[in-house]
Amino acid sequence: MSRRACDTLIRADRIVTQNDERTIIEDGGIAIAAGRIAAVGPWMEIDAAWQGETVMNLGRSMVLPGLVNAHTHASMTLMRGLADDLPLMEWITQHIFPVEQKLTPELVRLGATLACCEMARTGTTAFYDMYLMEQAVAEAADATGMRAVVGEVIFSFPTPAYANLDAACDVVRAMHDTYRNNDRIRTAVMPHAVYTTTPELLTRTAKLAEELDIPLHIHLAETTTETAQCMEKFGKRPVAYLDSLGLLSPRTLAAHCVDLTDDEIRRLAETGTRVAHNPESNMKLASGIARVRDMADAGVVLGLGTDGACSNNNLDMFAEMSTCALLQKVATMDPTVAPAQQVLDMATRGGAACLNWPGIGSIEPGNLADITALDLDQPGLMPMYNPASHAVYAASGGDVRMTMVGGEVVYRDGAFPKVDYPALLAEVRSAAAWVRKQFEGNGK
Ligand SMILES: CSC[C@H]1O[C@@H](n2cnc3c(O)ncnc32)[C@H](O)[C@@H]1O
Ligand SMILES: [Zn+2]
Repeated sequence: MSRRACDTLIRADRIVTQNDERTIIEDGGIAIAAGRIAAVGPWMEIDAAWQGETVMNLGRSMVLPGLVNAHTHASMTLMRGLADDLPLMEWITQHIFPVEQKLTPELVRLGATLACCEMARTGTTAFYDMYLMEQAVAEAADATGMRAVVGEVIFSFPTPAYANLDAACDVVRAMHDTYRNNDRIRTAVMPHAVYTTTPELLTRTAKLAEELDIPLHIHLAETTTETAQCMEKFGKRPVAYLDSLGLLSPRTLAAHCVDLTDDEIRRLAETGTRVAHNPESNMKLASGIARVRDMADAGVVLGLGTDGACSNNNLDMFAEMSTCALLQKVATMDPTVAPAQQVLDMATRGGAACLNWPGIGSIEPGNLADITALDLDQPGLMPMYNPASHAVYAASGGDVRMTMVGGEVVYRDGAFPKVDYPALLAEVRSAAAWVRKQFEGNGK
């Protein structure tokens, strides 16, 4: 029988497909053609049916769908480790915002490029990003080969990217135009939060998202302080306030969602609003613990995100999965809560739903070839009985040996084929001196 041609054949000891049946294949193979998964199955069958231009034998590796970081601010890598150990409102208003007002597109691009390397290095293939001068983030994601949903953050005050709301909407439209035919970069509308916007701004952004038929992303119910401010200013709690302005829908991804009542959880589920859970950021800023079990039980679509590297302080989704599972157990004093498979689902299939991006989050024929591989010969991954447990509790991003987006390798065995990594490091080192000076200027 003649074999069908494909671009790449991958062989690995274990393939965790994350398909509907959560099939795990031993000594498996994946055939990749034109950036998509053409076939997946036992290596004997794949090898018999497919002829790969390149054959990547990953040996004792566990292949997984690329992880999806459902909420981040990539460029904040440049501020990693500055302004630690503060509560959200003080951290953001007194330390972060003043420095962000002085950022340039070059710095935003540099921080995002570093973030893309960190994400590729730690098994993430797609991320949902909100920042200022986001065009530069889009360019970084495009150049490094990553998949991203990007959006210019919209505040009710001017930023280096726009002077007012009309101009902010123009920035969103222009980015949407630039990337409308891009396979890996999509755009979304991103009002920052209820405490940095106005009702008019939120209504306008919801209309813009509908008009352009793109998603909307916002920080929501992150702290009890946010709730108190929202009550005082608008007479409603954050979820009811967004609901009254028409912002709750399957188009919307809400980050954090920590301070929620039972009714609010029901409302998020009813409206199909997706939630990006950010446990490490919530812990570091002492924002609280999101009610993951209750949200999942109510049917809320859940993804997992790191938030920015300044409130985490890394972009490692393997670490985030572990934290998510452990935090839920201690919060509920129930070790059965947030089991490994559910948490792995959040970081893969759930993330795909949060990004509104069908075709990622599982390894199945027809899906995009977004794949990562853990090195099972690492001492911390020996022996292996349960792959989902390994991915969530035992692995760290440092165990990743290969990451691929749309069939293209973005990280393999210490190398970033699409990045001049030594040059990037040199640039980051010199930018760090400027960043440190800005923070010193803010009394930190
Ligand atoms: C300018 S883009 C996004 C905006 O959000 C800020 N940010 C980072 N982490 C958080 C968080 O946990 N809650 C609210 N806002 C956050 C970031 O510094 C940017 O200003
Ligand atoms: Zn955030």
